[in-house]
Amino acid sequence: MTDTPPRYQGVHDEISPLRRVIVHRPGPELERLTPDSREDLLFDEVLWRDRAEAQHSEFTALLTGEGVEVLELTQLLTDLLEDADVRSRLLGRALDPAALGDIAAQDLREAIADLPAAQLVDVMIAGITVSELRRLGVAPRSISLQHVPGEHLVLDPLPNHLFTRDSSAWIGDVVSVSPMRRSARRRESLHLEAIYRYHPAFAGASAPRRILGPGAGGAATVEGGDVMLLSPRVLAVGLSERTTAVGVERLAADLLEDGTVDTVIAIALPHQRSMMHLDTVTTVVDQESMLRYGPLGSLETFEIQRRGGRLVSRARAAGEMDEVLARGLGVESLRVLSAPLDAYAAAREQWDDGCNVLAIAPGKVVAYERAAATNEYLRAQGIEVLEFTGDELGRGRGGPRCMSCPVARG
Ligand SMILES: NC(=O)NCCC[C@H](N)C(=O)O
Repeated sequence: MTDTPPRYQGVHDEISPLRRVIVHRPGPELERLTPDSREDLLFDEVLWRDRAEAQHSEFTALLTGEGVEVLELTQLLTDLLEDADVRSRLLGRALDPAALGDIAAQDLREAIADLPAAQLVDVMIAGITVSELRRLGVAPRSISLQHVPGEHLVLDPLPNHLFTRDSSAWIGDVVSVSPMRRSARRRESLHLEAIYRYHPAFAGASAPRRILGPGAGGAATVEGGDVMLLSPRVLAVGLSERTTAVGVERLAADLLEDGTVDTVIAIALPHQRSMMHLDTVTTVVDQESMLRYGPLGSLETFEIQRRGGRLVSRARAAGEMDEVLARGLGVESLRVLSAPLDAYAAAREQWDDGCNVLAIAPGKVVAYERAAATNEYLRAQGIEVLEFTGDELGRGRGGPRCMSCPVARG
C-alpha cells in the first residue's frame, strides 16, 4: 500500500473538480486606463468599468453556482491590511524606493499608511495621483512630483490584477509567485505573496508547502499563464513573450530538485502579443484532450529532468509535440481539439480568448460566449461548455483561465 498524504490543498492537474479559486473583480483601477496609458498597462482598449464589473459578477456567480469557493483578491488584501505588522511589511515592499524614488516613497507612505484597510487596498490597486495625495493632507516633497499636473500618477494602477492566473500559480502543493516580465504587473506578485504568507485562508493545512519565486528576478521571468500542470508529475511551461528560458530553467531546477514534479516540458511559443502566454493558444479540457488554436501548428519542446544530480534537457522536434504532451498527460495519444475554422475566423476567436477556457471538471469548461464557433465545436466533441458574457473583460486580452487562480482542485 502506498502512503499518499491527503490532499487538503493544491492543484494537481488542470481538470480535477475546481474547489477554490482566487479572482479579482475589476474596480476603480479600470478608470485609470486611457488611450495614452493603455498600451503600457497592457490593455488593448479602455474598458467600460460598469460592464466589466457586471460581466465579472456573471463569471463568479457561474463558478459559485458550480460549487466553487470564490476568494476575492480585494477581500483577502483588506483582511491582511487590518494587521499593522503585515500592513507595514507590504507597504515597505510595494512602495519601493528603487521604483518610485526615496522621497516619493516617503510621501506616499505618509499619505496612505494609516488609511482604513479597504481604502488602502483601493490605492494599492487603483494607484494614486498627486491631487489625491494632496487631498490626504500630504504636500509631495519628491523632486519628481514638483512640476507635474495634479492628475499625474504617483503610484501606478494594476488593472491586470483581473488576470489572477498570471501573478501566481499552484504546482501541486507549492505555489509559484511569479517574477513578472512586465513592470506594469510586478506589484501584483507582492500582493499574492503576502496573501499566501499571512492570510488565514492559507494557514495550517491550507498553507502552501513552499512559496517559489520571491527573490527571483533579472532574466528569470515566469508568468502563471504559461504554467500548466498536465498531470501531477509533469509540468508544461510556455517559453513565451513573458516566460524566459532562464525563468523556465530556474523553476525546473527548483521543482525537480525536491521532487515536486518529475518532468518540466518547455514549449517554444511564437513571441507575439496575441499569444503572450501558453494558455492563450491551448488549454486542457479533459484527461486526453487539449483545445488548441489550429493555425498554431506544432512547436519545438524541451523535456527537462534531473538525472544523477544534474539537470538534463532533451530537445524534441516540433513534429513530436503531440507525443510529448500525451506523455505529459499520461495518455497513449493526445486528442487535439481545434475548431474547423478558416484562418480569419480562427485568428479572431483566438484573439478573443476562444482557446482560453477554464476546466472546472473533466470535460466541463467555462468559456466566453463570443467564441461561439469554438464552443459549438467543443460541444459537438462531447465537452460541456458553460458560457458567460465577456466581451468587455476580454479587451484586456484574457479569458476565463486567465481570470482565475485555482488554489484547490480535486
Ligand atoms: N494568462 C493570460 O494569458 N493572461 C492574460 C494577460 C493579459 C494582460 N493584459 C497582459 O498582457 O499581461
